[in-house]
Amino acid sequence: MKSSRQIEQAYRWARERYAEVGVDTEAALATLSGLRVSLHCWQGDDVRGFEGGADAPGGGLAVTGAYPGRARTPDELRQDAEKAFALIPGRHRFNLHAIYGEFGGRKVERNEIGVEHFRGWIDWARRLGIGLDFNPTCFGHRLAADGFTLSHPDRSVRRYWIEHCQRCREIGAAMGRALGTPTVTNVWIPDGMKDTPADRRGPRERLLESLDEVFRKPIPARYNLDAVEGKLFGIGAESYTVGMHEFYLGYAVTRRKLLCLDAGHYHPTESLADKISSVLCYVPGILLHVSRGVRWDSDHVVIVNDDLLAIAQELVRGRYLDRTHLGLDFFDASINRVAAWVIGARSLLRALLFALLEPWPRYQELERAGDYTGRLAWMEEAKNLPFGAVWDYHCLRSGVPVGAAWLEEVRAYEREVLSRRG
Ligand SMILES: C[C@H](O)[C@H](O)[C@@H](O)C(=O)CO
Ligand SMILES: [Mn+2]
Repeated sequence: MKSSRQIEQAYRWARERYAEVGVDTEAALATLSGLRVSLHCWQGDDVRGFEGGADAPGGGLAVTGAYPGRARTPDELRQDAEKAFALIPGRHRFNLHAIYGEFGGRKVERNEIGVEHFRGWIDWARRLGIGLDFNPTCFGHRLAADGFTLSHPDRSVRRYWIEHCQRCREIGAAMGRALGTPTVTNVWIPDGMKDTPADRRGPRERLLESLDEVFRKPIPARYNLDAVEGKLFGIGAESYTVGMHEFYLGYAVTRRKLLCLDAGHYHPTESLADKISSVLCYVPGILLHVSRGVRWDSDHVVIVNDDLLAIAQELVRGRYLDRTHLGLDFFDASINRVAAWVIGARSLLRALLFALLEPWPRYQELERAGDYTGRLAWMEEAKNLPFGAVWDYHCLRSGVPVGAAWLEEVRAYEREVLSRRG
């Protein structure tokens, strides 16, 4: 293992090397330190929540694996998240689903939840000095069992889910107000059909109407920001997804909402990165659900691969970081769940640092001059710059383990805490 002195020495050399190509490593680290990644609660317990009841999340979501030690209570989930936060450089956020309220063992209908069920989460976030994000849970419920919620043909079922989403916005606003940082409340619904529908129009028009009802009440942006998330398909909704990308793109553009782009929600050959500069011509901002689909929307843990680097590069080269809310979205129950958070968050931050450290203004100059040979040559040579030394230094300076040293901490936590869970 490298000593602090060696890490600092390597950084000083890397800083000079980057300066030679016009990159200010201190400026890149300052930008990185200001970024917040929203850690999704549902990685900690396989999307089960605390309502009691269902084992599988429903809504076409599938969690595979049986790794021991999942969080079973809000306190366990908070404890696990704190462990993860301690191993990730920077100050981040936590993203809750509505089913993670503290209901005191009582059956609370989703259209009756309120901020009182999230007081424990707000107090915890305040103690940690972090913000919270929020999501209605429109799946894993008797009134979602036939595959429709906000677009349901039955008005009373639609009303139930409208009320649920309205309450979620209020809860999001209360969180944002209490914590002094706006909550992003993201609406995703599973509505769709396994086989070819006879009527594609009806459900979409009903969804549009329901969403307008959900968002009818104005809420100040300093407390709550609304986001909408589309999807290509889900299990059981292979032939038709009511809230597909085009539907929500139009909705976000016309209603000035954040558009949530989930990296697992497109055809595998489509590039999410390429969508960023397109949609940001029209929508005020985006929420990114950083995920990793393997052959389908499999929600694998995020790693630094070409897709992730391309997303980070687009955010940096397009100067979009201030219009982007960063969130993770995956659920892997086949590995240690705390490690999954740490790997995903560190990978996203590493990709962003890589992008921040590229001499991209030079690429853009070469491109403007029509020198595509030079652009390609520089893009390739930049891959050899001493990025790792800067990342290690960032971890050291942020007070988190350098390199794989964090894994030892997770293993100790597994021995002392997770393995004792029944
Ligand atoms: C559990 C989340 O709401 C969910 O992952 C959603 O964001 C999604 O991506 C559904 O496929
Ligand atoms: Mn998502």
